[in-house]
Parts: sequence; C-alpha cells; structure tokens
Amino acid sequence: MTGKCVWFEGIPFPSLGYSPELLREVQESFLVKDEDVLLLTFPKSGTNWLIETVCLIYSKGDPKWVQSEPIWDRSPWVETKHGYELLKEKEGPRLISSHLPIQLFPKSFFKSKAKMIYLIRNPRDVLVSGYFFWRSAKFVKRPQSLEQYFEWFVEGNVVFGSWFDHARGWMSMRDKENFLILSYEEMKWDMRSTVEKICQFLGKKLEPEELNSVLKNSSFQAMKENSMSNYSLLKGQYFEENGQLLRKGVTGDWRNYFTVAQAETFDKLFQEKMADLPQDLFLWKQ
Ligand SMILES: Nc1ncnc2c1ncn2[C@@H]1O[C@H](COP(=O)(O)O)[C@@H](OP(=O)(O)O)[C@H]1O
Ligand SMILES: CCc1ccc(OS(=O)(=O)O)cc1
Repeated sequence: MTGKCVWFEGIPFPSLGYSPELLREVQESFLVKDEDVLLLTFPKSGTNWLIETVCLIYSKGDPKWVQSEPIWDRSPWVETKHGYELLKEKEGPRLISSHLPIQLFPKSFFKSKAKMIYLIRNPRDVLVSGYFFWRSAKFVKRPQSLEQYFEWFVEGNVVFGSWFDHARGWMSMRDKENFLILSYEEMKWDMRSTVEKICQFLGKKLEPEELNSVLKNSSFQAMKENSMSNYSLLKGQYFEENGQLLRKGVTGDWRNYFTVAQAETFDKLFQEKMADLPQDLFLWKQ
C-alpha cells in the first residue's frame, strides 16, 4: 500500500489528522497520568465496542453520556490531532484510546501506573472488517478487492502496520498488573463476565440493574442506532455514504470470504509469527 497515507518510523497512518511531527511529539512529550485508563487496539478489533462499554461502566449504565457526546471525544485517540489537543486540556482521570504500536506509544506510560486494556480479535476477522471499512474511507488508500487487501495485510502494509507486530509488541506487557488483555471473541461469547472482568480491573462496582443497562446499551443494535457511536456523523467528510462501522458484529466472518489458499497462507503465517506465544492468548477457533 502506497499513496494516500502518512509514513512514520516505517508505518503507514491515515492521511487525515496524523502527521510525523505530531506522532513524534505524542511519543516523546504526551504525559500519561497514573489515573488515566488506556484502551489499546489494532483497528477493527472492536475498539469502539470497548470504548462504549467502558464509558457505560463509568456512567453506571446510564446511557446519557454515550448518547450525547461523540465517541471520539469521550475517549480521544491520543495520536490524532483532534484527540491530542482534547486530551492535553482534559482535567482529572481520562479515558484515552489508541491504535499505536508499542514502540511509538507515549514513553511516559511505561513509567506510570495508568491501567491499559488491550483488546485483541482474530486477525482473520480484523482483515475482513478492515477491507469493508477502509474501502469506504476517504483518508487511506482504498483496497480495490479483498484479494488485494489480503496481500497488504499479510505484508503488514496496512494502516498502523503489521497486526502480528502490534499484537506481539503489546502482549509483551501481559504480566504487568496494570495491563489487561481482552478478546473480541470473549466479549461476544460472554459479555456479562467480560464487563465484570473490566469492572474488577478498573476497581468499579455495578449494581445488577446497572450491569444490565451496560449490556443493553453496548449491544450491537444499540450502538448501530446511536449516532454518537456509529460514525454516521463522519459520513461525507471522512466516509462514503455506504460506509458503516457496525457492519456485522460477528466472529468467524472470515470463513465467508477467504479462499482455501488464503486460509492456508494465513495459518502458516500465524504459526511462523506467533508460535512462541502462549496459545491460550488466542481464544478464537481459527
Ligand atoms: N456492540 C458491538 N457488538 C459487536 N461487534 C461490534 C460492536 N460494535 C462494533 N462492533 C464491530 O467491531 C468492528 C469495528 O471495530 P473497531 O471499532 O475497532 O473499528 C466491526 O466488525 P465487523 O466489520 O466485523 O462487523 C463492528 O461491527
Ligand atoms: C480519521 C480518523 C479515523 C477514523 C476512524 C479510524 O478507524 S478506527 O475506528 O479507529 O478503527 C481511524 C481514524
């Protein structure tokens, strides 16, 4: 993938809202505070679902906040111009989102006690989700076919770089007590337990009816209908009219798109790149 993107330290970024100067400043100068909570993902892993869930936990299930403020202002992306400016001004504990690979993340985080949740998803589904999302975006080089995007993805030539490097990098933090790994798959299979896990990690307590409201308001349908969370406000400037963030919201959709040869190529690559990591980190059934 070349063309419509910004390069920094060998990694392509979207061409809107990102610049090498800003990425360097974020890495060197952004001050992470101990009371911040950081939500980290490779794009298309369920980032916005995680943000919505954490916002609802903070509001004890009351949907007022998630229905009145755009998701990118509730938990700004630190690496974007808009997010960085907002975060610098924000008082008190902050929710901060990021897709940055570990080597480009603000250095101050590694000396802080801030809590981080890293959300991982079957990279095959990340690939398919990314293909449909980026082909309607106006700020990246658009893939012309799934076949082409598959090639870009396995080469690590997509925005935010190689999924494998991203996951490996962040997973090196897995034994730290301020670091929690979650998966999209466990959110799909048992969201109640996942919300309880997040609450325990963040030191939050929810009454049963508050927990029920978190589940209801973070559901696929609720988010799809929430204009503050479904990116419909970005249509026109950033996305084509047919673009949608909440596309299918299922696990294993890659099976509907990969050829047998692509599935084999992917399995081989996954083995090569990830074999030395504990395999129970990867909860999906291929
Ligand atoms: N509440 C929810 N429940 C299930 N999946 C959700 C969800 N909200 C978003 N998603 C899914 O998360 C993916 C987008 O990820 P991100 O937020 O990182 O960009 C999309 O996947 P699909 O394209 O497979 O449907 C989207 O449908
Ligand atoms: C240009 C801002 C932007 C919007 C959406 C993006 O994708 S994701 O939702 O973070 O995966 C990336 C950048």
